[in-house]
Amino acid sequence: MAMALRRLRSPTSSLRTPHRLYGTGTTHANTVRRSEQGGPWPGWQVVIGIETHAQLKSREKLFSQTWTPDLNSVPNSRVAPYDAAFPGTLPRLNSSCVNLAIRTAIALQSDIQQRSTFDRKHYFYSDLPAGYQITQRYNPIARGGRLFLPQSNLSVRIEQIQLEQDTGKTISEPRRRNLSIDLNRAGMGLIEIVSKPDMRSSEEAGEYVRTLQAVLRSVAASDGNMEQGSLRCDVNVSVNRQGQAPGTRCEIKNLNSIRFMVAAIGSEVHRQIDMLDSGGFVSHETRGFNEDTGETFPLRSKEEAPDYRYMPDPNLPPILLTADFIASVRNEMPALADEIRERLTLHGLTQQDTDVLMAVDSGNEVDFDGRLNHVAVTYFEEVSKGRNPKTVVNWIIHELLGQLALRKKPFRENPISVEQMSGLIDMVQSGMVTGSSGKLLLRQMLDHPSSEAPSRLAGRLGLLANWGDEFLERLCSQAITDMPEEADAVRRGAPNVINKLLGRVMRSSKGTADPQSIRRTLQKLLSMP
Ligand SMILES: Nc1ncnc2c1ncn2[C@@H]1O[C@H](COP(=O)(O)OP(=O)(O)OP(=O)(O)O)[C@@H](O)[C@H]1O
Ligand SMILES: [Mg+2]
Ligand SMILES: [Mg+2]
Repeated sequence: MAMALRRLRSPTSSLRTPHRLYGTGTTHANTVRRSEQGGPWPGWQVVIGIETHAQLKSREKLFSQTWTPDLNSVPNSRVAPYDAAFPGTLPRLNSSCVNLAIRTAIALQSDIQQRSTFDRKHYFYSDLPAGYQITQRYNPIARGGRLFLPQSNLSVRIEQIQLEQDTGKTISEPRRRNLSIDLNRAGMGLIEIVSKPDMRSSEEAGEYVRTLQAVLRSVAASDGNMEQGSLRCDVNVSVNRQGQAPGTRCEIKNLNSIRFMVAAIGSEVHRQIDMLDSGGFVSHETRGFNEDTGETFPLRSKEEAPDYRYMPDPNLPPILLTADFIASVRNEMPALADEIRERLTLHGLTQQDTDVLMAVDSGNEVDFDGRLNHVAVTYFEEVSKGRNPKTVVNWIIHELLGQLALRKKPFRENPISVEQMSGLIDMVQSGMVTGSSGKLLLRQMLDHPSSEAPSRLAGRLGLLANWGDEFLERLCSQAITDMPEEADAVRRGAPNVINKLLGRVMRSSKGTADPQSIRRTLQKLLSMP
């Protein structure tokens, strides 16, 4: 059902600041990590825990059969009566969202719960038409788990993974004192991944989000796009003097880039340390981050925290998962980032080449059918079939990616097919064209996309290396060896059969050798007059 864009008077000029219950956390250093060798705040320990909301890459919403919006959707064009909380409408769980949550849980080594339930979390805001959000605070779909951060050498523990609904969007126009509501996002499936407070620096927090992003993409659970809002983080920060108990946490809401998250943590740590140094105390509060000043600011204190009046959702039965079902999801999962990395290492690629290939176009969307987002990895693996992987990766990384970047094109718009790239590399390797002609051909193919074989293009552009007699002789002798009967026939006086041999040499030269020269060479080798 499409609804006209509703205009509501702004009930408040403050920033949208949803939810959150107060909870105390325990802190455990679980491994020796780099940041422990002394950090920017000597004498202080910084403790960070992150709540990540990831939009599930599902065609339909979590509880209605409406299609999820894309970036071009007209506001309020993807709204079912249920999403707008029309009386009498009921939720129906979308199994593909459950599937994607399970995939994420498997990738994070979480313990998938065979029974999980939905709660209503009440709060009142204009883009939440029902007055409550359906979530899984008490019996989440998965508990525990961990995410290993290679650079920090740290394994961050996961508290839980829960399914929940996204809210609509409020577009504020303070000058006109208007709030516009777009319900396209209302009811989309989210997973909230709650980490334990295991991080000790903004660098670790940054690596955590980057790594989580890669995991979500590699299991095709989410686009994980922070700029577009499909991945959003709330960061909890506390400080304590070394050796003392953890301090009071403040939660910084809705950070939508890793850069801002790192800045927000820095500013927040400074603020808390200043406060404690000057004899004050940190009060538990929810804060926002001002991107212009680079500072955090209070949104609401613990006392003002809403009472969410959690209650089990009476319209939704528990999710019951059999062990067989969980195993079947596991079996159909695409390769995890770690597995791809391992495979590429087996091809003999360096860590750096691997990183570059895996990062290509990572900002792009994952497919609904769960295909991997590692487009450049797939391309590399196709082209390197039967070829030297090192040569292929050099062509892809240094030439192809370099030239695409110059043209400001993402890899997805690469017009050179696997066959064309393979042909080009073969020509350079066999000496049919020189390395620099090969690069020229590549640029030509990028600027004038077509399905023309690179060998033809090279012929057309006069880029073929000078065909020495020796090389042509080699191809001709090979044809004679491969076609002994035809060769004999020519020798015994059937001159026209030479055309068959000629055809063979044309093919093996990929159409680039000159037919007259081939004929002459064949005649010489077959001792014809
Ligand atoms: N002392 C602490 N310092 C920093 N982070 C902490 C500390 N204690 C707990 N945390 C982190 O705070 C986060 C709490 O998230 P959780 O979703 O459980 O509760 P919440 O923020 O109260 O609820 P809501 O989901 O409604 O926001 C976790 O990521 C946890 O690791
Ligand atoms: Mg929170
Ligand atoms: Mg939370």
